[in-house]
Parts: sequence; structure tokens; C-alpha cells
Amino acid sequence: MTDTRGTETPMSDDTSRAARLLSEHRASIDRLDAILVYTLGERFKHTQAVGRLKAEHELPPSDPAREAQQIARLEELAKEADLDPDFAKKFLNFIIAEVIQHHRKHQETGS
Ligand SMILES: O=C(O)C(=O)C[C@]1(C(=O)O)C=C[C@@H](O)C=C1
Repeated sequence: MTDTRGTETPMSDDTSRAARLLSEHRASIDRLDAILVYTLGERFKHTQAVGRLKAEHELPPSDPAREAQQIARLEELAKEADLDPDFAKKFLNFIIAEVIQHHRKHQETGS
């Protein structure tokens, strides 16, 4: 293992156990990050289709009533999943804001 100055130091059993645990957690984090990215990619495919539909039918880019339902549902899911509901709300709002920008572009370009 390397210390804070990057010097190689011999590992105690405790340190090598910690290093193994750290690398196992990081492997899980990498797998979960990949799931998040692929899941977001799938979500954006659907929202791009929704954006085209909305542009074709001259529907408004945002639907605040639908968003309120989504936020309420996600807050409940977050509680069940031991995730901070405020964080879940901020995360969904962040994604939806991006989707609304995409919808606006569909309407500007008419496609
Ligand atoms: O469901 C819609 O109408 C969408 O445009 C999708 C979506 C979303 O990303 O979930 C985005 C904008 C709306 O305000 C509500 C929801």
C-alpha cells in the first residue's frame, strides 16, 4: 500500500483487510454507476420520444402536475430504499430540468 506521500509501506493484516474491503466496495460502486448510466440512457430515449410527440402536437414542454406525482412517488420509494428523500427529489428535478431543455429544443427545431 502507499501512504499519503506515495511511499510503499508494508501492510498489517488490518490494513490489508481494509484495502481488500475498499477495493470490493469500489468494484460494487463501479457496477452501480454503470447501471445508473445505462438506466439514464434508457430514460432519455423515452423522454426524447415524448419530446418529439409534444413538439408534433404542440404540447407544453413541462407538465407540473405530472412532476408533482413523480416527486411524491420518488420520495416514498426513497424512504423505502433508505435514501434521503430530499436528495431523491433534487436528483429527479435535475434530470427533469434537462429533459425540459431537450423538449424546448425539439419545439424550436420542429423535430
Ligand atoms: O411526462 C412528460 O410529460 C415528460 O415530458 C417527461 C418528464 C420527465 O422527465 O419525467 C419531463 C417533463 C415534464 O414536466 C414531466 C415529466
